[in-house]
Amino acid sequence: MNKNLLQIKNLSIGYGNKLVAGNLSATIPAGELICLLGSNGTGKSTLMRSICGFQPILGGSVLIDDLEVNQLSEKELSKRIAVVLTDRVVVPNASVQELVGYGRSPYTGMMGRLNAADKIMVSRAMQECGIDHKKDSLLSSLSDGERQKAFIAKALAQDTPLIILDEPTAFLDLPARVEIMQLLRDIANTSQKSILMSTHDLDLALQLSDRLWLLQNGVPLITGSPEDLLLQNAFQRMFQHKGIVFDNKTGLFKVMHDQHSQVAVKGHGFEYVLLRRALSRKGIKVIRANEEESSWLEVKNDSKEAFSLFVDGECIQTESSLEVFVNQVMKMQVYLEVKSSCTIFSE
Ligand SMILES: Nc1ncnc2c1ncn2[C@@H]1O[C@H](COP(=O)(O)OP(=O)(O)OP(=O)(O)O)[C@@H](O)[C@H]1O
Repeated sequence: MNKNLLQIKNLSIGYGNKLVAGNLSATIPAGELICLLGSNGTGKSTLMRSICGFQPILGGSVLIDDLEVNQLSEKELSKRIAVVLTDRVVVPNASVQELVGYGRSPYTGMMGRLNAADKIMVSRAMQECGIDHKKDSLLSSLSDGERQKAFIAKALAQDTPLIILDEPTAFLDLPARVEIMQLLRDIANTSQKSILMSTHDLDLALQLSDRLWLLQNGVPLITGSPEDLLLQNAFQRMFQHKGIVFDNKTGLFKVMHDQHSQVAVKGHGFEYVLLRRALSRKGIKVIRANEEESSWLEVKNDSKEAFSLFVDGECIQTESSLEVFVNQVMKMQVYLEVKSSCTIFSE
């Protein structure tokens, strides 16, 4: 039985009289990676700060180990929750090792001196995060990805059952985002620590997290496994926005294009899909060519010059470059005008 480490009950968050979100209830069991998703301004950072006890809550409760967070002293809290927030003051003149050492401060005395056991934990945390080779480097000299690893190592050295991170993958390129998410995934798997992180990387969250929290304006917090939320069509509703649709089957967003004309195409396969996508971007809808068609585009998957243009039954052009081909089609105006414009979604 997986005991809940953290519980939020009917929580309201905000600033003074300003309610940012209310009616929030959720639990965090041990050893899970949980991603908090939501559009800009829905209150993800506010929620994380409220859970950490960094700002007063407006109503409800936050319990860690069955204890009210706002009843715990700073020291008691720092032994239970390690926090990596984007707006925390950075210490540019500290080395990686010094920063990770600060993670031990809830356990060290007034002077903050690390004993042998602390030093082993610092060293192990840096190794686990793959940042030990930079231990003597100043934080100011690190890349964004390395700095993020150093802060995660600090949180690890703090040795808390819960780690909270606000957008740890912001500003990172795709490989670094994947690396950080996998690192957090491994920490949750191997150390049984729970991790709550906010992110806008829906695709990675769907693949790597155990559970998602979806925060939306004026709606109770939705929580569940990625698969259950896909089954419930939760993302479609969450990201309902003009011009965007979420495809449940692929986990990808599709962008809406206005279509003003159409063209008949013969063929199939990957080349066909790419041709349809390139034409769609130019406002041309692809329809399947039937036998009576006099002018059409054709895709031959096994040919080097895969794209052909037929006018009045005759092939007048073949091309290997899709870009050149589409530009040619645009110039030839062989596509048929559609009477009323329509919209379709990209693939
Ligand atoms: N210190 C503050 N005082 C008053 N209102 C604030 C304060 N900080 C944030 N807000 C407001 O609270 C709301 C939620 O902000 P928050 O930063 O929590 O959203 P978010 O979901 O984390 O956004 P993003 O995805 O853009 O980071 C916003 O309307 C914001 O303007």
